[in-house]
Formats: sequence, C-alpha cells, structure tokens
Amino acid sequence: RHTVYIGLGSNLADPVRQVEQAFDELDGLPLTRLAARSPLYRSRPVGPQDQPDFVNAVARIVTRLSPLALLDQLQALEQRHRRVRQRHWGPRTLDLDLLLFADRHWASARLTLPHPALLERAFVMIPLADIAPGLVLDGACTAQRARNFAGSDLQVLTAP
Ligand SMILES: CC1(C)Nc2nc(N)[nH]c(=O)c2N=C1O
Repeated sequence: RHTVYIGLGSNLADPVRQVEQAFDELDGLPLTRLAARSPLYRSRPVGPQDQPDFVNAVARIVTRLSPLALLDQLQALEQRHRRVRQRHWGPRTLDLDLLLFADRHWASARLTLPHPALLERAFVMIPLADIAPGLVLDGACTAQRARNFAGSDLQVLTAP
C-alpha cells in the first residue's frame, strides 16, 4: 500500500460538482481508497488569464496500484469528465495531477514525481498543507510552505 497525493482542478461545467464527484470516483478506483480530502478553493488561473477561475483541492489516497497504473486510471477519470484539450493550459472540466507517490522519485515522458510545479503553486500547496501539514518536501514542511503563500488569492469554498 502506498500513500499518494492527488491535485484536483476544474474550471468548466460546474467546477465544484466536478471536484466533489472526482473525490468519490477516486474512492472507487481499483485497489484504492480515499483517505482524506482538503477543502475546495477558488483561485485565479495561473497561466492564460482568459479563462474562468479554478476550483482546486487535494486528495490523499491509499492504493496498491503502481504509479503508471494509477496514472492510467486518473487519465480515464479525466476522460469520463469529458476533458477536451482545446489548448495547452486552457480551461478543463477536470484535471487530476499526481503530486506525490509515497517518497518515490520518477522522471519519464509520462510521469514526473514529485510533480514539478508542486512547490510553486499556492492552489496545490495550501490544500496539501490542510491534509498533510507535517509532510516534509525538500527540507521544509507543507504547513510552513503554505504560510509563505499567505496573501495569495485563494478563497476557501467548502469545509472538508
Ligand atoms: C492552466 C494551469 C497551469 N493553471 C491553473 N490555475 C489554477 N488556479 N488552478 C489550476 O488547477 C490550474 N491548472 C493549470 O493547469
């Protein structure tokens, strides 16, 4: 069994519902269960600004799937939410990012672990700190890293 953190994001087609539904779908993946969910946050898009605000959250799952098998399952979930890639970094119904897979490091065409943008994204670090405040990443804990993002535009939408 591995502890894995997944970033959830949506800015199309009722993003709150997309994210809430995705939590339940993660719990339903084979050999997997949802162990924790962060609150939902709304934030301005990082990257192209000509798109709606995002709803973001982070989930902790416990799984016996391998990293690539889990990645396949996440991509299948995105498809089931009718994720259509119009343009790079454009709007999407559901984004599921593999943030951390136990303490694995991985670098391949399909997958990089830990997620390369993990430490610089408030929309990931703040919800990650909500469910794993003591997790140490590159020498600092997520709670401290989230405090460094204080003042970012994230607004909490829901309690966990
Ligand atoms: C387009 C890009 C980089 N910007 C984002 N910006 C925000 N706020 N949330 C996201 O989930 C998100 N995802 C992305 O992929």
